[in-house]
Amino acid sequence: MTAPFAPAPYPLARPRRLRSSPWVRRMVAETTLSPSDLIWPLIVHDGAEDRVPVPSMPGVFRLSPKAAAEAAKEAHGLGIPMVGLFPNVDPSMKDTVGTGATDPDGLVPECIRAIKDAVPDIGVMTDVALDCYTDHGHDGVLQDGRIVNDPTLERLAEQAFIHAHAGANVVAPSDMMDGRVQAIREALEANGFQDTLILSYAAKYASAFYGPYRDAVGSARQLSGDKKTYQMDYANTDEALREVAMDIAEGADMVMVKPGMPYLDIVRRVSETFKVPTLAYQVSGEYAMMKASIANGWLDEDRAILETLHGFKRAGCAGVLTYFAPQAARLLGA
Ligand SMILES: NCc1[nH]cc(CCC(=O)O)c1CC(=O)O
Ligand SMILES: [Mg+2]
Repeated sequence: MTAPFAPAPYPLARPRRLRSSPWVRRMVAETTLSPSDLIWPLIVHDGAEDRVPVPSMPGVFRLSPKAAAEAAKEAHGLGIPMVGLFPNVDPSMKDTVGTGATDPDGLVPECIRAIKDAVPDIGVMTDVALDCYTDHGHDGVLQDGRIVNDPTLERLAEQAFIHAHAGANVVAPSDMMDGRVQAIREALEANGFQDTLILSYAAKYASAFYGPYRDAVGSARQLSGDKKTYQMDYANTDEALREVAMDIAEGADMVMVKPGMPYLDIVRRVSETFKVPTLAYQVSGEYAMMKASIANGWLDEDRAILETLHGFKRAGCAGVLTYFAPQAARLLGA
């Protein structure tokens, strides 16, 4: 005997109908991923060789300015709109105030010029911070064991000006000093660079996932202590919204959340709250973690790359900085 309230023997609503073939899945997809969403971070160096492998980041190389220009050409051909520059300079060039950061003939200005000569139409972004140039590996000026905020601002403003002057389109302060967006914006305005974009690493967390990068740029050896007095505590979310609000008020055009995959909740809240282009950085440790699994045959490389990058779009990103950029662009049919 049937129960008085027996359910129908079939479901009336079947979400699986919308997944039943590739064409319908494609038609109803809520988000898309394309090469236009990708920014390729390039590690550059002042060494003699054109390409030196980074051991903790298989597939990533330290590039000479010439090789960086070739990489930018490749990126442009793949439809990648922008590359970022991250310098590894000879340790003998490093000092406590990061003098090398403001050398107009330094490695980064040289790379900017080489790229702009070779591929005028690609966006060039630079990292504004002192850590690659200081003998203590911190992003700011060190005095009596403390990273001092305001004296660092002048250094950063000068560094950003030098990058803009060399032809950078986007300057991206990654140091997390208070007030640096305003200091940079004022320096740019005062020197005729009102069209230079500022991409602020607004919500940058003190993270274990920067480890391989610090090997790549050669700041790991130097770094004394941690960066917790300036980078954010990963327990916090509301604080990220306050940081972003300040940077927008100070003149940032775009904001970044960093690291990426463990922080997509922050991306979601930032992009929904502020409606400004929100980028995220799939950082070196995320890359290394995936590459190690891939090398062991534990993850399917192509599928894992596209799935993680699509996750950034779903969370609300306008773009993603990723060492997988050229590979992903090829997978996307570029
Ligand atoms: N100015 C520092 C900077 N800019 C980009 C990264 C990390 C990028 C990565 O891990 O891929 C870092 C590291 C840090 O803050 O120690
Ligand atoms: Mg801030």
